[in-house]
Amino acid sequence: MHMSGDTNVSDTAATADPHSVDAPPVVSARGLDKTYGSGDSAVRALDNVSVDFSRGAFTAIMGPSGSGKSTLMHCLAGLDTVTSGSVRLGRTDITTLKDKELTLLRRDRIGFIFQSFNLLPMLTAEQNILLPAQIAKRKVDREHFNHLVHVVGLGERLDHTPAKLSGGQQQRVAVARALLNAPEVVYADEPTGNLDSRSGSEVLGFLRDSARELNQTIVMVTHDPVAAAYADRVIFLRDGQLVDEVREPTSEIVLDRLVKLES
Ligand SMILES: Nc1ncnc2c1ncn2[C@@H]1O[C@H](COP(=O)(O)OP(=O)(O)OP(=O)(O)O)[C@@H](O)[C@H]1O
Repeated sequence: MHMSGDTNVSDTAATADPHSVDAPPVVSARGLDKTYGSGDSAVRALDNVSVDFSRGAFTAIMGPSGSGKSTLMHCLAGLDTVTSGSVRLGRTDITTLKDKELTLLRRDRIGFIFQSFNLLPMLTAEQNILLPAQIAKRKVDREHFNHLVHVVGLGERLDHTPAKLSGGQQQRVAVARALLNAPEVVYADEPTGNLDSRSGSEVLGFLRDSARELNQTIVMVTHDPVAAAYADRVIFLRDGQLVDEVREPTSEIVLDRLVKLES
C-alpha cells in the first residue's frame, strides 16, 4: 500500500537486482544530526549520518552501547524527530511531515518488530497478525497470509493466544504481522534479544528469507554479531557517526570490527 505519488519508486525498484545492496534506496538519510538536551547537558546522539537502504536488502546496525543505534532507527522510522538533515522513504521526506501524517506513514508503509513482541494478550495469533490491517481498513490478501503463516510455521497455532505460545512463536507472530502488508521497510529492534539461540536463528533465518524471496527491505538493530551475520550488510556507529561497513558479514568479521570500535 503506497500513498499517492510514491508508487513510481517501488515500480522502478522492482526491476533492480533484488539481492543487491546496491539496488535503488528505499530509505535514504542525509546529514542526520540529533542532539538531545541543550547547553552543557547536550548529547549529540547522531552526527552527520548519511546512509541508504536498498530494496530487498537486510541491513544490521551495530555499534558500542550509546553509539546511537536506537536513535538512528527511531529517526529513520519517524518515531523521533531529527535536529537537522533529511530522511526519505521512497519519495517522501518524512522529516517534513506533521504528526498525523507520520502516524499514517508508519501505519501504512513501515513494519515494526520489537524485542518484546508487543502482541495483544487477549487476541489469538491470527487476530494479532490481522489487527493492523483491520485498523487501517486494508483488505487482506488471504493467499499471502496463508503463505506467511506457513513459512513462519504458525499454521497449527493460529487460534492460540500469546500466553500459549513460546517466545520464538510469539516473535514469529510479530514478524508475520510486520510483513503482512509488504511494507516498504521493516525496522527490527533487537528482534532476538528475548529468544534462546535456536528460536533466534529461526526468526533471523525467516527475516533473511523474506529479504531474499519477498524482496522485503529490513533494517535491524542488534548487539549480537551472530544475528548481524544473517544480514547482507552491517553498518557500524561510534559516537553518533557512521564509521564502518561490512558486506556479506560473518560473525567473526563483525566481532573483530566491534572490538576495534570499542578499543
Ligand atoms: N531521550 C534521550 N534524552 C537524552 N539523551 C538520550 C536520549 N536517548 C538517547 N540519548 C543519548 O544518546 C546517545 C545515543 O543513544 P542510543 O540509545 O541511540 O544508543 P544505542 O547505540 O542504541 O545504545 P544501546 O546499545 O545501549 O542501546 C547516548 O549517549 C544516550 O545516552
